Amino acid sequence: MRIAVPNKGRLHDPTLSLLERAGLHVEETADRQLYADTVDPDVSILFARAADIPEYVRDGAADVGITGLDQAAESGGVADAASAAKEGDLVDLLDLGYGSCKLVLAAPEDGDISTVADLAGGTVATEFPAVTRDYLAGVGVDADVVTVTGATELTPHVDMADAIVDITSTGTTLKVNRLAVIDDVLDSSVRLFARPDVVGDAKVEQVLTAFESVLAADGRRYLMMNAPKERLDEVKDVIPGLGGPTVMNVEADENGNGMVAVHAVVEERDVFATISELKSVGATGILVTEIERLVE
Ligand SMILES: Nc1ncnc2c1ncn2[C@@H]1O[C@H](COP(=O)(O)OP(=O)(O)OP(=O)(O)O)[C@@H](O)[C@H]1O
Ligand SMILES: O=P(O)(O)OC[C@H]1O[C@H](OP(=O)(O)OP(=O)(O)O)[C@H](O)[C@@H]1O
Ligand SMILES: [Mg+2]
Repeated sequence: MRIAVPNKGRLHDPTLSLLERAGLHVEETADRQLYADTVDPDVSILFARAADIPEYVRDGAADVGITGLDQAAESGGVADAASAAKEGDLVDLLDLGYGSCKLVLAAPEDGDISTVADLAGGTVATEFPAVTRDYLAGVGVDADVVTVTGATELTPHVDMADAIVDITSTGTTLKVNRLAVIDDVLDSSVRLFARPDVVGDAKVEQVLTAFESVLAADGRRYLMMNAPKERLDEVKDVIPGLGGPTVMNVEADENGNGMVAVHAVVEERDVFATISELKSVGATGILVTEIERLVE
């Protein structure tokens, strides 16, 4: 199986970290190399531009791909994992949680365009012409779409366009270019995409599970402690564990009192409060560790 991965840009490093954490170590390669092997002999990597990845997956050059939803939507249809995919669709298998941004319609702050309806008969510049045409058709506004390949924010100020559809995340670029958001067009983040014909394949499922296990481990910690046996119920009440804690008998303490070792997965945000509560019910030797992966 081949996974298409961004070869450069902001999505490259987080994607390689995700593969690493998922246990799919990518073998060292020289910069810009097209292909790489992973520790799994059945999984290889194809490096491509984020914008080209959807096409590589549709065409079969790769089986699954990791890129922004904005790029997948621009290249054609996207179906979510639960709904039936049409011929040529990509299936959005998993939200990987990074690369969050929005495609928005924006126009000069003190210009004539303050609603999408004001754009009728006007021009919109964008790097996302297909998404923009779909959006305009959806809101029933007839406007021309001009495709640019960068510096989209400049076009309204040089009379190339009345408005733009572009990526925003912090909003800084729009502000610097004196553009105001008129409407949201698409919420995007990085996803794992597959062709419909490979969904359910054993290897694809294995990779999906590995990525899910990384996401499940994020924001959680593993707690280990010793506790007096007779206070176990109190300890259990304190731990908001995942399906209840694991309890093991350990040797009695120096006074002959029965002790148990208790292990549990807890939300990171609960760790601080949980530790004081655990101490107050007699827990000792409390350890908090990170979790690499968690298969639920
Ligand atoms: N400012 C941003 N914040 C969050 N995600 C973004 C932002 N800009 C782009 N993205 C996401 O990253 C994807 C890739 O962006 P892009 O193709 O512009 O590459 P890049 O990382 O900016 O590198 P380069 O432009 O140098 O090729 C976009 O399709 C989008 O999903
Ligand atoms: O809302 P903000 O946080 O300002 O982010 C939005 C900007 O980020 C992206 O540009 P990028 O930095 O990738 O530069 P690029 O145009 O060279 O791709 C995008 O094209 C916007 O211009
Ligand atoms: Mg960019």
